[in-house]
Amino acid sequence: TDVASVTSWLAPIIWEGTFDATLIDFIYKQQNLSIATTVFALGKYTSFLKDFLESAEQHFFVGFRVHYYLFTDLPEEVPEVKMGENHSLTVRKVPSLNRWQDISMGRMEILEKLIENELAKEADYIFCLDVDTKFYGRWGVETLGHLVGVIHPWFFDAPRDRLTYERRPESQAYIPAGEGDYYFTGAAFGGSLEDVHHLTKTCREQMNIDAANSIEAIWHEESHLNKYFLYNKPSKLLSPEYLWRDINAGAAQIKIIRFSHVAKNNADVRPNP
Ligand SMILES: CC(=O)N[C@H]1[C@@H](OP(=O)(O)OP(=O)(O)OC[C@H]2O[C@@H](n3ccc(=O)[nH]c3=O)[C@H](O)[C@@H]2O)O[C@H](CO)[C@H](O)[C@@H]1O
Ligand SMILES: [Mn+2]
Repeated sequence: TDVASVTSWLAPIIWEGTFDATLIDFIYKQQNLSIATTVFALGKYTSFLKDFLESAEQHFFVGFRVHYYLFTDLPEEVPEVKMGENHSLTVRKVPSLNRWQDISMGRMEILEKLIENELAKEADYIFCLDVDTKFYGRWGVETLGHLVGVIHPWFFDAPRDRLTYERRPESQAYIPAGEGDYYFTGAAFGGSLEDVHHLTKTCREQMNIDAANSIEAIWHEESHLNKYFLYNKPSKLLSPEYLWRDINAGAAQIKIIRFSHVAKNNADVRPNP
């Protein structure tokens, strides 16, 4: 009774206690699904890879087919991490960029092209994750759906007027006051290839229009993602258990931390302020 487990448009919100892991594993096992998972590590963010990959191998779709696509400008710095059964990793070199905002936003176009050009016969679902993170608990088939958003850990219990949507009408990410349901994180989202292709393509196009108009949304691609989710409702929401703010921070509603941002000093790791 302390959290909602369904949205006003009847999409489930996944919390501990809303699913039976043994039962859904059994059901999904018979489908032989493959999950593409993307992660970007440019510049000093390669230092997050070891913990990210090692912890993912302990908790992320264990026993199911997972193919990680890792995009980096420094392939030589990718650590050797032993992959579990049916898990594999492909490293792709991408150009370095001078602004962290461009790295973060640029992910949308790279994902759009990856899905378009390569994944059709390769995967059934895709998840796109930040690298400055670590897994601490199960992330499994309970998260699969056509279009999946994760509620931002800073705003899950905030009133609507506190959600940090883009408020300037000049931006394509604009959401008027009084609108919006949830505030979603840009650090984790996923779904079917078709739905995530449409999401990444739309966000990329909207960001291009903004760039042509010399405006950058307040929270970059995350603002565009929130605009997208307002008009293309996610079919499933993941609670902040699936992206917490820091393993050391607590909240009464959070019974288990499955995946969390790690504490980082932005000035140490980003190429620009
Ligand atoms: C707590 C907070 O305020 N979070 C916001 C901040 O997230 P973050 O502080 O989590 O952004 P971030 O620095 O993790 O960047 C996003 C991702 O881009 C990649 N990357 C970024 C920089 C770099 O030099 N190399 C690299 O590989 C990497 O995969 C990283 O995980 O910014 C995002 C993008 O606007 C969102 O708005 C988040 O809500
Ligand atoms: Mn991050």
